[in-house]
Amino acid sequence: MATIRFDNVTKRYGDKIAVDDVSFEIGDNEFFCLFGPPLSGKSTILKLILGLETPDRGEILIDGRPVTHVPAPARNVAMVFQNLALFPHMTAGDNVRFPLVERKVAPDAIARRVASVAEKLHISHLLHKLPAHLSGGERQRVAIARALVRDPVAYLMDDPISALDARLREETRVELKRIQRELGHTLVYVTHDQEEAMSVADRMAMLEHGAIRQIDTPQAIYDNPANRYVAGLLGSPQINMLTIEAGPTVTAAAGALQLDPARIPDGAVGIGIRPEDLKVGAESGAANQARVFEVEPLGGHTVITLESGSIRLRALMRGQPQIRLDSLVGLACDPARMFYFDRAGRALPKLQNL
Ligand SMILES: Nc1ncnc2c1ncn2[C@@H]1O[C@H](COP(=O)(O)OP(=O)(O)OP(=O)(O)O)[C@@H](O)[C@H]1O
Repeated sequence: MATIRFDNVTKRYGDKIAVDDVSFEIGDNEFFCLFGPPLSGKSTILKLILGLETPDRGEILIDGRPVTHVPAPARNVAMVFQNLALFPHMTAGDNVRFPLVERKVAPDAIARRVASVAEKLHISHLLHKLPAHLSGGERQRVAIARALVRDPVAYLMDDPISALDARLREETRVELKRIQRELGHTLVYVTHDQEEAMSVADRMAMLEHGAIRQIDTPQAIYDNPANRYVAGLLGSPQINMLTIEAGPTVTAAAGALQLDPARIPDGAVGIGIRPEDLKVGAESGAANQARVFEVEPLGGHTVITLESGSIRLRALMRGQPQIRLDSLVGLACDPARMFYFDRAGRALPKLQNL
């Protein structure tokens, strides 16, 4: 259990900046997610915490103690790679024991630690069984127990469940979140899956080119992205981005929506509309019209792709609305639900805050 702090940490490889003047503090027992596209610096940050890399500038502190030049073993931070799968020929108990046996921990210490973790994860009664005799959920708890059996100050996980199939991934992330809360350990988690990041993280850091663009709770980032880049990282389907065109009579967002100029913040050149906020109306002769390009029914909701002039927009609707391909429909969006961005891509205050 520990806090982890970066003060203005920079790490270069040759002339490439992998981590760019990064500062953050991860709280004790926090589930903290690093999120960003490939090569944005996530793994390098994990390596810096672990002590496998040394920063060129800045300081790293664990529990308030500077560790920038402390070697990896002395930091007692555990790394869990993509290995939440069990050895099929070993019992659940042997699987959980394995990381400690590998580290040549004394047998009585192993027994104590395995018993304690097994009790916390409610798997004590399963330890004598082979993985083939466990249910899917039980197997995941055993696999997580094996990942957590060491007793480090913090765990780092690099995309630990990406190799699992979609259904198992969903189940496992629920288990992981619950177990992390019950065990109360600091967990730094890397994932490429935005839904996974949003579902597990207490807070998340949004990375671009090695720099942190925003840190907050997933909901706060979704509701109030600091900039255009971050707005585009979260949400599926992705947020609709439109440019504002100020004409002599109307102000429009890329020709798709007519806007009331009085309600656009000064300096706004772009608008973001989440698909769930774009309302698709009945076929209409109204000004805000678009053609239905594609309809994707997904069970509980439907994704509608619309074409307006040269741009495509996506709307997310509940259920299975009766919308015909190629028909003309009306578009609407509550101005208070729109995001406005300036020329540099920074978010401007939302309408209700003006
Ligand atoms: N050992 C290395 N030598 C040279 N360049 C490196 C090394 N490790 C990382 N980099 C560079 O640093 C940048 C950040 O890489 P990093 O692996 O941290 O990104 P990432 O977000 O973890 O990527 P991914 O999602 O693909 O794992 C990249 O430009 C990468 O090419």
